[in-house]
Amino acid sequence: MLNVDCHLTLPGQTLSYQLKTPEEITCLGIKGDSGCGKTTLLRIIAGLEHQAHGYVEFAQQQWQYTQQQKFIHASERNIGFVFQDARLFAHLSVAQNIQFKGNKRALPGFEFKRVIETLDVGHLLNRRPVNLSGGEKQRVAIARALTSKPRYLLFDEPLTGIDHNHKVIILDYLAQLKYEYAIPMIYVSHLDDELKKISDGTINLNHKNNPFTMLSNPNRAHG
Ligand SMILES: Nc1ncnc2c1ncn2[C@@H]1O[C@H](COP(=O)(O)OP(=O)(O)OP(=O)(O)O)[C@@H](O)[C@H]1O
Repeated sequence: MLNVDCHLTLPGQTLSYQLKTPEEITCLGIKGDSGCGKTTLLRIIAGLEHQAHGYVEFAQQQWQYTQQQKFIHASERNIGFVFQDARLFAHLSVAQNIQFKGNKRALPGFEFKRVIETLDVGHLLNRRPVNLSGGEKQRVAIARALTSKPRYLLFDEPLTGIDHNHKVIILDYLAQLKYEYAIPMIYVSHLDDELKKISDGTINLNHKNNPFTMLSNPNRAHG
């Protein structure tokens, strides 16, 4: 599912990743201590870290191979990315943020109406991000990622700041997308109950030599 052998030199430190996980994983969970490099790994996979050197393959797509001067641009990777902080466009309304890519014909499971209802953002469509709470912003960010016709999804602690009731509904929906449409996903969280619900296996980035652990998942029977 994920095959990464690369490093990135940042001011004061070098982050190195050597990870290989089984192909049959549809949703890979990632956890690890704060600052261990989870967000940076997602950014490398998404093609947002141009200084990263090495090899990156995700869901059988070879996206980077520095030795062969191969680097697929972020915009060609068809990834829906939900960042830890929503990163909405401040000058656009919620509706414009969600429809930013102007997609008319959504993929099955990702229909605009369904996404809007499930994320419960219909009543927010005319507002600007400055007039949203943190949890509302995050729900809009998830809606935007899901309606962008993604072939792959990367989630970086996407439910941060979202209240319990919405969390349960959103996690159910994401799990359903995974089971019904087999969308390859990576889900970063420090919460085991979220990872159990959504992931087929989890990497602990702190454990360099034993990175992959299967978590029991009560919903696997649907898969
Ligand atoms: N642009 C940058 N310049 C310099 N250092 C950076 C940059 N981005 C990240 N880092 C450093 O790289 C390391 C990994 O950061 P990263 O954000 O990937 O960690 P994380 O595991 O996602 O943390 P958290 O769980 O707190 O979000 C940290 O030490 C961080 O300070």
